[in-house]
Amino acid sequence: MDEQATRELLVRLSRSLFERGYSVGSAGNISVAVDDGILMTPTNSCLGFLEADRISKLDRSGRHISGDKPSKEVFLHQAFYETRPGTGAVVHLHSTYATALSCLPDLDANDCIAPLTPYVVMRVGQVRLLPYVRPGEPAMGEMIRELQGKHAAVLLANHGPVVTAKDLTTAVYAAEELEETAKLLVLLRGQNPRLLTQAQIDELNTAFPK
Ligand SMILES: O=C(O)[C@@H](O)C(=O)COP(=O)(O)O
Ligand SMILES: [Zn+2]
Repeated sequence: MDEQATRELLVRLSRSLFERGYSVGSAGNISVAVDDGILMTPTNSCLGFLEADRISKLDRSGRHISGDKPSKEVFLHQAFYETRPGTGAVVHLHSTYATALSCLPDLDANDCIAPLTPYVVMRVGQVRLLPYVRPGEPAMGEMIRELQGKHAAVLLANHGPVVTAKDLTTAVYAAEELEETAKLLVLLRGQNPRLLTQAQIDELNTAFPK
């Protein structure tokens, strides 16, 4: 896909997320890799009203080269591209149920979106909870680097989810799946739901490698 088509896809998918309530106001940010760098939503922009020719462009080292000023979460996005080879897009949202979970005190930090269904295992995988840091802090990038590329998705405590994938459409679908699973987990809280077993998870990961 050429850069112009990628810009237009970013506008369309971002608008779709906004219109279905996955983001509100100017919350969230999305980036996508192109041949010579990374396209990123501008800081303080609304995902519902992006303009293709104003999208920020960074070079591979994270330097702003064109378009509006990029999201303050450059460090976070950059850390995923650098540590997970094959990452083609990064989606950060403040989607309601995932963010609600991110505020709870008793989450399993190693596996904070429990494996309720096959699809969340296939699309998202094991999600690590990262401690709260102020949005835009370089420390967030350092925490993601410390994961050494082992997780495609993380949940930022008291903030929201970040999901990566090989391309933009796949990353958006995965972010939606993470949110739907978070919703199920909130609905099922206190009811001791049956989770997929490790053997079932291993079988899925073999049959449907990410
Ligand atoms: O929560 C925040 O402030 C950021 O993580 C965010 O979601 C929006 O920031 P910008 O992308 O800089 O608008
Ligand atoms: Zn945010």
